Amino acid sequence: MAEATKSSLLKVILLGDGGVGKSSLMNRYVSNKFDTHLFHTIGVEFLNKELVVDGRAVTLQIWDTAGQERFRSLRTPFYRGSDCCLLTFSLDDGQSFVNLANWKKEFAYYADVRDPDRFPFVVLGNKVDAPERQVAGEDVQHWCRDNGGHAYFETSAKDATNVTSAFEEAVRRMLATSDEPAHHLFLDLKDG
Ligand SMILES: Nc1nc2c(ncn2[C@@H]2O[C@H](COP(=O)(O)OP(=O)(O)OP(=O)(O)O)[C@@H](O)[C@H]2O)c(=O)[nH]1
Repeated sequence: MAEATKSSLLKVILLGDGGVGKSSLMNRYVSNKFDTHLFHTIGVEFLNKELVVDGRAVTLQIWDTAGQERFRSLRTPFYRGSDCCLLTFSLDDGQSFVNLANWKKEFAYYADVRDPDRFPFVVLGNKVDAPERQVAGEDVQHWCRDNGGHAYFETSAKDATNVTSAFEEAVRRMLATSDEPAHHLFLDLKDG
């Protein structure tokens, strides 16, 4: 009889300006689909994805939030309990990169993260396929280094570049931060 396999439930949250591609990244990763006619997210939505990283079974709960300022009060109550935060900007929108610092602050405040430099943030520069690039990779690398050593991925939800790698790195960072965070749930995937 096979032994029971335990899967950690990890909560990851996508934050960043409206239109940078958060919903598209979640849909690409979970459903391998891309839609050019997405509506702005209102509040939050989440999807689960099961995966195995370095031999560990994980159920990733991905929370996609509304980036537009007018939805702030609808999204912030969902920050608590996150194991990782994906700070997302668009490489063809310089202001969305500048705004990452505010997103990090907003997350740390509402998620009640005591030491943001030890929390696993991963930075995603999305729309790497777009021709009108406004942000240099080097500038992002510097920002990541100066702000706690975050991992950085240049992604495209459109053509799938680096999307799986980015989510898998997020899982690795979550598992490395703590083997058993206080709020983790453990799910039985199979029992025989
Ligand atoms: N070229 C290109 N376009 C993308 C990419 N990702 C998303 N888009 C487009 O950018 C627009 C906004 O994408 P969304 O995924 O809705 O952005 P969002 O960050 O979820 O926006 P909010 O819900 O308002 O916070 C859509 O038209 C997408 O098709 C990408 O990687 N490359």
